[in-house]
Amino acid sequence: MKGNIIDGLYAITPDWLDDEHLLETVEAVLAGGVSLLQYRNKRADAATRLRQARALRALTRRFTVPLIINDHLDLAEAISAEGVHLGGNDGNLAVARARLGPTAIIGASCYASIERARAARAAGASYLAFGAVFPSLTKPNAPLAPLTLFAQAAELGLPTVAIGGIDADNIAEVGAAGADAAAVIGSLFLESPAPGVTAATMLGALRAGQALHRGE
Ligand SMILES: Cc1ncc(COP(=O)(O)OP(=O)(O)O)c(N)n1
Ligand SMILES: Cc1ncsc1CCOP(=O)(O)O
Ligand SMILES: [Mg+2]
Repeated sequence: MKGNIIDGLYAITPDWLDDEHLLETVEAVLAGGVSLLQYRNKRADAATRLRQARALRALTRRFTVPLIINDHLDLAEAISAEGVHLGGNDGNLAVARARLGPTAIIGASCYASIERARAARAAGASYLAFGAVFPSLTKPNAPLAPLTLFAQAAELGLPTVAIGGIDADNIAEVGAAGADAAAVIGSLFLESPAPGVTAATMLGALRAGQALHRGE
């Protein structure tokens, strides 16, 4: 059965090393209506990751928003994050489930593969992420995944997340295709002059697309 925790706008942090700027901007997008936050920082060393993740943990608790750690199961465990997101080369989903427990949010990258999604579900994933659904400036080499995957993934019964190149102009398409959540880095954190306002606008457009998907 689908849960409703994985639903709405899923903000993913950029590779920022300035803690103050990171926390200020994350606070703005949380206030703008983000439902999930992923801490992803490919540039930070382990000490920076621990410090930033701890600070984000305090902030997300204030907003009662789940914090998901990208790639690093040990870090998720160390700071008692709500979950972890693992891609194809980031470790075993079943091990993450065993270590974080039955209520943890375990996200799985499925790229453009329903077979991968099926295997992720069997290994204990909480949600299935597909992408890049549009070309991404943040990850330009990410292979593209068609939006038609969301209709196919519906039969798996787990919440779905779209990622890659999602912005205020195309996020309604993501909702209309049947995705439960839209994961966003660049259009929220790197390209917007007002990330909190952009978050609220994007959430509204996602909801409009999802209403179309439901035939409303
Ligand atoms: C919600 C969500 N979906 C997909 C990814 C990508 O994970 P991965 O393929 O491991 O790539 P990196 O993010 O680690 O570069 C994600 N992080 N979040
Ligand atoms: C991590 C990741 N995986 C596929 S695309 C992508 C980057 C998403 O960032 P943006 O929202 O800026 O395209
Ligand atoms: Mg990864």
